[in-house]
Amino acid sequence: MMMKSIMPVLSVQDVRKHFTLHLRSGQALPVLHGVSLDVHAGECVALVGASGQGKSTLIKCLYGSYGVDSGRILFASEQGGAPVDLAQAQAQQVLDLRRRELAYVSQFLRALPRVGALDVVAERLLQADPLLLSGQVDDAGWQAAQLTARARVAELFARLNLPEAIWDLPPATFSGGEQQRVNIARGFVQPARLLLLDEPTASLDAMNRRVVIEMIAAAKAAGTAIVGIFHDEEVREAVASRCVALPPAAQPERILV
Ligand SMILES: Nc1ncnc2c1ncn2[C@@H]1O[C@H](COP(=O)(O)OP(=O)(O)OP(=O)(O)O)[C@@H](O)[C@H]1O
Repeated sequence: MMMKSIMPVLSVQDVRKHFTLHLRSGQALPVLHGVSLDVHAGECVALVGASGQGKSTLIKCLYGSYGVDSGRILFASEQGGAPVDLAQAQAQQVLDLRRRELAYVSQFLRALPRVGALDVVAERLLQADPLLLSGQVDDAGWQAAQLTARARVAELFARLNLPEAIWDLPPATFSGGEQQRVNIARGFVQPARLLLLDEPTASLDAMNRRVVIEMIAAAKAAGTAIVGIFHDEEVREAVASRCVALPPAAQPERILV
């Protein structure tokens, strides 16, 4: 039992990655030069480093969106068993984990056109509902689940000071800060085992920054492991358990042919 609690939720081991620049005759741009870090439950690790050093790229690797050249990204699922290497996992396995255990607040909101903000976020709850996933639910059951999910999202939107008049509008026309709060709501609405935050407060005013700081603190207290990029020093100091700098290139940064 002891062993289980000291095992990190996430163990990143010597991850290396380059991009292939197809518009430049396939040149290679090395970005991650052997990143290693462990993140435990309840910890918030802030990635720090110069612009362009690969922080957002690493976050996308941790979410299973990008493959890596080498190294491992071991995620200890709450289902138990051997950790899953997110760098190697099948797409379906990554999607299943995203449904219940991985959450990601990206810098920019991507949502289906014509779906209202409240439903964009409620969808995240519905997708993870084991009863709905079982396929054993009739129409009335679906409607009840939808109502419950929408009520939870409404609470979160109110907490994030999103004006009620826009809750049912598609977020495509929202301001940057409004879109970011929809994104934050989607990342936080369901408890996650691993939460990835890419500049979650970049477009927010001081009042909403404080709300997000409180939400991050609550997620940590609930045992979520967090990896984030926080350019705002005040936010970083408030939420980070520790900072991790990405390793620089062994030689001066260059583009390999
Ligand atoms: N999909 C991609 N294809 C090619 N190059 C990319 C891609 N994504 C990122 N890069 C390049 O990889 C490098 C790292 O980008 P990344 O966004 O990870 O940096 P960052 O550390 O998050 O920067 P910032 O602090 O400015 O957000 C940059 O040089 C960027 O141009």
